Amino acid sequence: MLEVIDLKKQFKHTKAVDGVNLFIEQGEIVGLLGPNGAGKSTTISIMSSLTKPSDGDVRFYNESIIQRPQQLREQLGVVPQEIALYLNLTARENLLFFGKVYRIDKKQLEKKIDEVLEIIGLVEKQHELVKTFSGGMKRRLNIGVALLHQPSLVFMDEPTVGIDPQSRNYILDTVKRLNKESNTTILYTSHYMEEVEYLCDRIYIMDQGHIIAAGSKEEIKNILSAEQTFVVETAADHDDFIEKLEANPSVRQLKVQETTVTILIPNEVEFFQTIIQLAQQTGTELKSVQVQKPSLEDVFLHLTGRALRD
Ligand SMILES: Nc1ncnc2c1ncn2[C@@H]1O[C@H](COP(=O)(O)OP(=O)(O)OP(=O)(O)O)[C@@H](O)[C@H]1O
Repeated sequence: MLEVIDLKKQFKHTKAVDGVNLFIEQGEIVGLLGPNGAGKSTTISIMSSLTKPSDGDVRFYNESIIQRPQQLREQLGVVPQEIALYLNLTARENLLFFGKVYRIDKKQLEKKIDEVLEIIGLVEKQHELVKTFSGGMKRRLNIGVALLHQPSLVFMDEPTVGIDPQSRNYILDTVKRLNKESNTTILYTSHYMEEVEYLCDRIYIMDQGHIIAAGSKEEIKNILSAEQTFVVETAADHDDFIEKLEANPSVRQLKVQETTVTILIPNEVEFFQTIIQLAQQTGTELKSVQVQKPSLEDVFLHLTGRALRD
């Protein structure tokens, strides 16, 4: 659907985007994850034809957005990071205003506004002034504005910044519903690992203008390690259980801390059953067995040597 080819953007002394390649398939929710200043907003701004790149191309169904912005823009929706609403108008009046800006036919517009209000959960508040809205409600309306002209691809630039956890969850679920029910393709940027992990099929991690990792959640986590970590908690010390674990050829590393045993096992090995069997053989009572997967946060730390929220 959309392909970004060797995209570059230089602002005076800053290489904001430095050779970015990515693609988005129809129907996906793709995550673009990176710390502040990574180049996410600049990339979105170029993809939506609002900023010209220094080099490279963005192709939407094989047509250049850079060369033909007018024709392709109407199929794209942008939810900007900054809230762009009229505070002294009601929610419905805002949608009417932006609908007119998009030149949506008057009759169609009223119907479309009803649909959008439903999607963003503001039907009941539609006649209230936006200045009385909470941060989360403003963010939802900000998303609604981008959906009015029924774009097939929507770029969302950190749409949950600065809102409470409950509103945040509402927005995440709205994004999921929009994708499932209206088959809208979404590029979602965030510096919150857990949002991207919850929403996205595929993820690009960006830092200092570069894509530093790309793939499905699992693929990205596998960058970190070809191993899985089992954490086994026993009711009491059990030397014979530990000895049997140590003797097992699949065990790469084993660490004992009081009644907790941490074991590293190659990813491809199904080890859960083995732990249960060895416990039974040695009369060991197990309190819990957990598989610890590396988090995307760990991957970012591994790739850059810095925490994501630096
Ligand atoms: N108009 C501009 N002029 C000069 N430098 C800019 C401009 N826009 C962005 N930059 C710089 O480019 C780099 C990337 O910024 P960008 O806003 O794309 O990052 P981001 O990942 O979206 O971060 P944030 O989450 O803070 O928005 C930063 O160093 C920023 O200061």
